[in-house]
Formats: sequence, C-alpha cells, structure tokens
Amino acid sequence: MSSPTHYLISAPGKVILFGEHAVVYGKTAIAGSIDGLRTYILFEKSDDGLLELNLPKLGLHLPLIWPISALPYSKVAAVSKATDNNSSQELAFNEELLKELKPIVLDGNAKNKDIQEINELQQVAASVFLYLYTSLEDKQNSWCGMKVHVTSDLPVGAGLGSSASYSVCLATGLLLALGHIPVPNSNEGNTDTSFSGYSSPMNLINRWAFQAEKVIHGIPSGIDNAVATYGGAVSFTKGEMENVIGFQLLRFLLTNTKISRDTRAQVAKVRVLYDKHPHIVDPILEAIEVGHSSIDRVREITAQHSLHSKLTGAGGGGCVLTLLRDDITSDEITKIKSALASLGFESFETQVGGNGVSVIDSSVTISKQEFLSSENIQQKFSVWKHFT
Ligand SMILES: Nc1ncnc2c1ncn2[C@@H]1O[C@H](COP(=O)(O)OP(=O)(O)OP(=O)(O)O)[C@@H](O)[C@H]1O
Ligand SMILES: C[C@@](O)(CCO)CC(=O)[O-]
Repeated sequence: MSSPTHYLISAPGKVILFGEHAVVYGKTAIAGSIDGLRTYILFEKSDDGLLELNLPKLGLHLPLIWPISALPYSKVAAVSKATDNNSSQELAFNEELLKELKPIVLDGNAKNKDIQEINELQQVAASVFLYLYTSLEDKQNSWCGMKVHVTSDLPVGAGLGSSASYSVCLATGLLLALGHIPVPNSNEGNTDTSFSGYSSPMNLINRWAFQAEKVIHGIPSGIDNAVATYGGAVSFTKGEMENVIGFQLLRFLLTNTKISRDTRAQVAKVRVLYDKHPHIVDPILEAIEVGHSSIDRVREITAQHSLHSKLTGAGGGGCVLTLLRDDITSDEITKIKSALASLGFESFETQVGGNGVSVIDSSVTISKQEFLSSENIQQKFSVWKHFT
C-alpha cells in the first residue's frame, strides 16, 4: 500500500479543576479535556525537500520554510532507541538540540519575499516543530518534505492548554508521517481508555508531546499533554494518571477574560515561591500571585448567584471556571453570561471529558482551502479515528 499523502490531526484543550501549579511539584491535580475546543493540524506530503510551517493563529501570514537538510541531525541519538514503544522510560530532553535550533528557526523567513518579524511566541512554536522533526526524522520512512497548517479554536495563553493540544497534534502527525506509528483503525471514541499500561501509540504520542511541552514551558508537569492525548477527566500525580469518570458529569461555565498574561514571568514567580515554601500543598492561587482583577470580577458576578469560580491553568488572567449547580436555570445562566459580556468577557457552558487525539488519513480527501476556512472542523469530518 502506498504511504498516505496527508493526515489531519486534532487534539482537545483542557481545564484544570484543581491543583494547577502544585501538580508541577508532585501534588495531585484533576483535569479534563474540552472536546469542543481543539487544535487541528493538517500535514501534507511534499517532495521538494522542504518543511513548511503555517501559523496563522499566531499572526504569521507567511509560511516558515526550512530545507530538511539544514537540521542538526548529528545532535540526535538513534531514533529507534528514542521511540522504543516498549520502553516506559521518560525521554531525556535534548538541550543541545534546542540550542542548535535557535538560529535555524529564524532562517525560516529566508525564502519569503517579504520580511516578517518572528516574535518570541512564534519562535517557540517553530522550535517545537523543528525539535520534534529533527528528533523523529527517519530517512528510511520519512516523507521528503511536508507542509503543515495549524488552526485552533483555543485562545493562546489563556489557561486552556493550547500549547499541549498543539504539541500533541505535532507529535502525532510527525510520528505518523515519519513512520513510527500506524494509523489507528478504530472510529470509536477513546475516552474510556484505561490508563494503566498505556497502549503503545498513545504512550509514544504523549511522551513526545511532553518533550514539546518542555520546549515551550521548561518544566511542565505533563498533565496538559496527557489530557490532550488521552481525553477524558483524569487525576494526575507525578506522571501517573487514572480516569475520574464522575467529573465528566459536572457542568461548568467557562469564561475567557481575554486578559493575556506573561506566562513565563508568572510561572517563574510561582516556582520561586514553591521552592521557598515546599510545605504549601494547595496554596490559594491569589496568594502565589497568579490571580488577576479580571478573575475577581468574574468571581464577584458568579458569587451573586451562589456559584463558585476559580482560575484555570497558569493564571494571570486567562480563563475562569465556574461550577454550575444542578438546579440552576437556563434563565439564570443567561443573566450571568450577559453580566460577564457587559465587562467584555466571553463565556460558554461546557462539560469536561471527550475525545483525546484523533486522526483522519489520506483515504479522506481534505482540501487545504476547506480545512483553513471551516468553522467547525470536528463536525465537518465525521471520520475521525482514535488510538485505542
Ligand atoms: N494555534 C497555535 N499555533 C501554533 N502554536 C501554538 C498554538 N497554540 C499554542 N501554541 C504554542 O503554545 C504556546 C502558548 O502556550 P501557553 O502555555 O502560554 O498557553 P496555554 O497552553 O494556552 O495556557 P495553559 O498552559 O495555562 O493552559 C505558544 O507560544 C505556541 O508556542
Ligand atoms: C500551571 C500548570 O500547572 C498548568 C498549566 O496548564 C503547569 C503544569 O502543570 O505544567
């Protein structure tokens, strides 16, 4: 059978119900996927020896393009070792590779006629792609070029795990395109996956997505990429997780304050505090200064209806999660939403849980135009396959 010529991958965003930040320091957190908010990446095979990355959501109107031959493969240990499906060992992070890629990332503009600035956010997104590609490239099985198009329903840097869903989509597409994992056969959802003894392709996707998260975050806990890979609602402690089905039945109001944060500064601050106060198990997030006045405003409004709200994700603005009581009426929810909207906040009802990473292979024709212009890609294509 000829090798597929394109893959469309999708992975969900997430909410953390409690335990963010603490989870980085070994405490338990509970999180769930948000099925309706996902990142999508279309991988198209090409034969020009070039890697093309399109990041419109990050504001890049031109593709970044690199010759495959320009990547520093000598910095990567044998691929077979690194992708050993049976190994449960965490992959070592390749600092040297990341360092080597820094100047190469900026060369991505060299083939463009117009000069475009590549800001830090865009550089990080490009580094993740090149880091994974260089690590996974396998001359025997590789495509000899690819065009990669990224779209997403998720706000970037708002606490909904946009980076993890991007990382999971990239890891999955590259593992498939470079011949490390097969396309799944099943069309059934993967939310009932038992996490004990992770099945191999999912395990591998999760491990490489964790590497990608390290490029973005430095020392992530791994909870975001685990949720984006496996879906469902999970309890997560030190890399171990289990399904917590009950949480999938809870309804939430998710409010995006649209206040973007300086993630790196916030996270650095939090880490210093944790290092100084390792005895604090579940610090009130304001006390560690990841709160924001916008979050207080959401909390005040929802408290008027006896509802409890908390920030979700890294904080410093971003998204707020409000637990909805069973007895709350739709009229009341509409009132809360319009009070929030009057402050410029966007909110919608959600339930945690739902599918993790999903794939469509080249047996389904997907036009690039259709992909890029679709409002609801998840529903548009009803042929998603799930790893089991
Ligand atoms: N649509 C996208 N296209 C390309 N890169 C993306 C996209 N979405 C996220 N990213 C990557 O993720 C990074 C944002 O990660 P960050 O952790 O700040 O936000 P988040 O994951 O949305 O929030 P949180 O980690 O609190 O849930 C960006 O710098 C970029 O590298
Ligand atoms: C803040 C944090 O706990 C969650 C970010 O979504 C960081 C992490 O777990 O890696």
